[in-house]
Amino acid sequence: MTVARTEISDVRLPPDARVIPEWISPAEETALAGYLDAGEWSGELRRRVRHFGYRYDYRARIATPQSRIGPLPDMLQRLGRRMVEEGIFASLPDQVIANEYLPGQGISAHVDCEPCFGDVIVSLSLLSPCQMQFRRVETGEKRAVILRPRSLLVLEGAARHDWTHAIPARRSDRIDGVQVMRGRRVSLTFRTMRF
Ligand SMILES: O=C(O)CCC(=O)C(=O)O
Ligand SMILES: [Fe+2]
Repeated sequence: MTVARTEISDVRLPPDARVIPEWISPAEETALAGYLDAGEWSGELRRRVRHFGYRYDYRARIATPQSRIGPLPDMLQRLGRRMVEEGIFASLPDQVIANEYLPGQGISAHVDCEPCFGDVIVSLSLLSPCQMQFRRVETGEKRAVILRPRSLLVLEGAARHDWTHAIPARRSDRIDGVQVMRGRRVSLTFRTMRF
């Protein structure tokens, strides 16, 4: 018996995921990237990261009350408040990770820690586009979408719990039928701690 390979069909999100384009202005994007670059990026992974609110332990794959760093910086707090005002989060996000992806870098397939983080995961994209791939754990079904700068990706329900998400570690993506070289991308992922 031959098993049909599931093809990635572009511009398709898993159920319970949505993208809000141009959620911030280009000026806000520049200010956020400037703020992140003015602080210290951590080199603990292949890609650089910055943690806010609570530190996430990549080896143990958890964030705990003991890992508290402090309140979110004002700039991130303001964005979190806006997400609550817009009904994206029911309560203020209190944990944020900034990820930096240079061309060739990605993030392997994962479901964000279920015991640690609440039911809504939001990723704000800055600077340059890249593809995100989704895979339904139960069936292997694949979907993919291009995350554009200044857009917000909201994962909840099935998209948050039943599908993995990943960014392939490569140097270009096919966008609107054209192969586009990647630039530096920075993302900010907002979460609520589950305790
Ligand atoms: O870079 C992104 O948009 C996603 C980051 C992510 O999946 C995570 O931090 O858990
Ligand atoms: Fe994630």
